[in-house]
Amino acid sequence: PQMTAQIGNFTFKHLFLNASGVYCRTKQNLDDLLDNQATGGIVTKSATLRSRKGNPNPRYHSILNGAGSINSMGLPNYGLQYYLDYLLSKSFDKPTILSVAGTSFDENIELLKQIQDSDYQGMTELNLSCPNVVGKPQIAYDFETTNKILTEVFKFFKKPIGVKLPPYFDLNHFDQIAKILNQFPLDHVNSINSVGNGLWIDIETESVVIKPKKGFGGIGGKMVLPTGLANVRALRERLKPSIKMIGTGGITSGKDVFAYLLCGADLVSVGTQLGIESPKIFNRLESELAAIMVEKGYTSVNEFRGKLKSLE
Ligand SMILES: C=Cc1c(C(=O)O)[nH]c(=O)[nH]c1=O
Repeated sequence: PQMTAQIGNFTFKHLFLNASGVYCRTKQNLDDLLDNQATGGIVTKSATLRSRKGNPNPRYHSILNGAGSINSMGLPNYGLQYYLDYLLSKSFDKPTILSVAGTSFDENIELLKQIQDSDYQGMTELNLSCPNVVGKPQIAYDFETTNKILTEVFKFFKKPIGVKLPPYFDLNHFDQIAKILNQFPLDHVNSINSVGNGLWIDIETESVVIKPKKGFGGIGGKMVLPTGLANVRALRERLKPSIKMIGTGGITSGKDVFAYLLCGADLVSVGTQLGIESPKIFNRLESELAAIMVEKGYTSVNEFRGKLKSLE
């Protein structure tokens, strides 16, 4: 069955990406992703202008035998130039997405100016949803600032760009963010980022399990699947068709991928479970999705993408 997608001028021959931040901080990670046959494209760890060590360890913890994860990495990355060097070091047979996350308005603008002025011709993703930079709010929960940043960006940025959003939980917030995003020539929206500022407790030690932020961190994995599905569905219904959707959050099986496609996702990205299973998870997800499609008599994802039924 045909399981491909198109974002702007980029054709994805497979539907699976890594979620930014997972399995993508080093050039080796990115090569490992590329080498996997079922990988549709690669996404870099969100880059800042200069390399960052990130928050102190322990800053990641698996929850309930892998049913979830909590992280407060603190944006550790090797800096924009490292990822630009990698992306300009060779030609790629799959689309690449360079993720950036400035810790200030000015840094976001400077990051994108450097990408605009570089020879990089791939896709860019502006991460507006990092929950773990101590003292910094998640930008995309501030609608006015989001509007201001995107207005400034599109004055000079002419290359393909999308945004990574945090989960929203209020229908009015879906209306508000969609109204803002629809004003801009965005190639894609990637939803969701981790569910910010969860807390996990070890009953034995009567303690939190990660060091930064007194144990508060972004939640990922299977337990955020209902939130991810809702955000993709709500945004798909509200965003103009030219803005494509990458569905992220809690994917562990072909059924989850099928559900995201029903909600309107063009592509999907996998975080927590990729960290557990490594890139070979994409082969498993692809064969599970293919089996579901065959069983249902679908020959292409286009036959059911976005066609989730309501009960009315
Ligand atoms: C870019 C920082 C992020 C981080 C982080 O580096 O702490 N963790 C997340 O779950 N999402 C992010 O967007």
